[in-house]
Amino acid sequence: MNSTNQEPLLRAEHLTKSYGARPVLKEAYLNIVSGEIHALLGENGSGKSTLIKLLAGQIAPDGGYAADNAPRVTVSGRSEGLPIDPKTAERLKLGFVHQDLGLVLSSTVMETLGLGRYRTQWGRINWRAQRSYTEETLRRYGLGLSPDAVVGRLSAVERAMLSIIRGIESISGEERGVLVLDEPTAYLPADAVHQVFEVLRRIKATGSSVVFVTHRLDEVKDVCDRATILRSGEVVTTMDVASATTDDLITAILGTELTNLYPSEHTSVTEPVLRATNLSGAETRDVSFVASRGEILGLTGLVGDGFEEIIGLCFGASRGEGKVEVKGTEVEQKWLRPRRAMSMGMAYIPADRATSSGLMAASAAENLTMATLRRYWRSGRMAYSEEHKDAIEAMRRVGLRPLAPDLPLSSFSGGNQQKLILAKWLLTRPHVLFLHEPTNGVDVGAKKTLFDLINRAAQDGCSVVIASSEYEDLAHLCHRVIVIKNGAVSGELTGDQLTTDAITHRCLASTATPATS
Ligand SMILES: Nc1ncnc2c1ncn2[C@@H]1O[C@H](COP(=O)(O)OP(=O)(O)OP(=O)(O)O)[C@@H](O)[C@H]1O
Repeated sequence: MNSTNQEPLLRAEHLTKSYGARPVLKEAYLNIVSGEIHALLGENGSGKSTLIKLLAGQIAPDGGYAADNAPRVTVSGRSEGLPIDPKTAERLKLGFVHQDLGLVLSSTVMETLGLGRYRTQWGRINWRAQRSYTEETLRRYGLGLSPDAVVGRLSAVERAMLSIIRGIESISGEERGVLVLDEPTAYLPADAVHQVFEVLRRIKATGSSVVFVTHRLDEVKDVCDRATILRSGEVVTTMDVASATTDDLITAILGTELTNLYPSEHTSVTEPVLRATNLSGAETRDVSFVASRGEILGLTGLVGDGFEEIIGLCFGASRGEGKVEVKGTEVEQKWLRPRRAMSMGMAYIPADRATSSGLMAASAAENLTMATLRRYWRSGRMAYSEEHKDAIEAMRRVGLRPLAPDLPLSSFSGGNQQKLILAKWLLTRPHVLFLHEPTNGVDVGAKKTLFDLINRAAQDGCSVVIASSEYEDLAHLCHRVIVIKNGAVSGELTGDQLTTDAITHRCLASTATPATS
């Protein structure tokens, strides 16, 4: 595609935004031509979501600029000053899928797809027409949901797909539009990602365009035509993706080359710490394994094959059967609860930060010491200054940005939230640390920090168990990887056998073979 000579379908300019005294976007801009998939890239906290929220009218830009410097967005030649209201965004054919998906958990699928565009007859909602529209739309995207299903009961994947479908529908029609997706694939398995990409390519073929925020550079290479890169709130460059290597993209994002994404040395593994015996849950059966002191153990498979459930069973976050033993203390899984698991020295970070890992409204410092608060009780009183000091020290250790203990967790970017949540659990000095997809939504620089922290925890004697579908990360980070297929252990890779290709092959292989241990 020759994109450079075309008149932009969307032009956004003079995008400037501060939070308090801190500028987070500085004269940023975006030019999107017709029929392209355009990546918006940058480190965690570089301002991508802020830019998107400005375009959507969710937040207002800084004021006080002269008319020719005023923030504005122009789509198909129609220009509007920012902030715009949602109706104007819709009129301009701007559709959005926000990072938090923007769904109302108590509403139904039909209400979600209908909001703002209900079929009406004589001034009333025509529910029959609305239902058949919903059924037809769900069918068109291959999403087997009931129109009456409640959003809060849907799986993370179904919610993401629903939000994406709503965004696409909002720009459908005769005129060309722009669909803006803020990290839509962070919680999606590979097959769902391919489904989404197919839909994006269909949008592109109609002459409409897509702005796509992701931290996964393989996705950028796979589906995007051009990429605009933000660094500390400023646009540093726009690149043609086909002629850029992944390393070029990384260097543009970080402003420096990235050496050694993965820790160079593995810790030596010593005595067994965790023993899981015959664990069975909703998606798994008779899973047994051992994890040792200093070991980083991966659990993987295809999403839906059950590997994600196992660490929740070990921690008592899901119900099942079997036994879990940590350092000689054994518990029947059916009696295991998170509180008991914590007292046995286990820590668990689920994949979904927003709903399961941290308290978004609480401050960074409050989140950090939440699991270790008891340490600060002195004769019935809280030693607040000591708590604060430890929290700041922990934030420094993980390189939190900004180093602002009083800022609510929701105000930190995704990667920084993840660093903070990991720091919180490391403060409990766990014997076993369970991580589910620890690098979801995390930029490549923060990924390195997280890998270093995980490796350091193992060096300090922790046994780390990572449930993830990021095969390349597992191949580099883990001592050993167990592959789960159809809910059972299908094999184990270690030493020279432990490569990305071998994991992929094992996960896709149709016949299960017994584990080697
Ligand atoms: N409501 C807020 N109050 C204060 N600071 C905020 C608020 N919202 C965002 N920020 C800050 O603005 C900066 C930019 O955040 P933004 O969410 O736009 O980054 P991002 O590039 O989308 O990051 P990520 O890739 O992690 O999603 C961050 O440092 C963030 O902490």
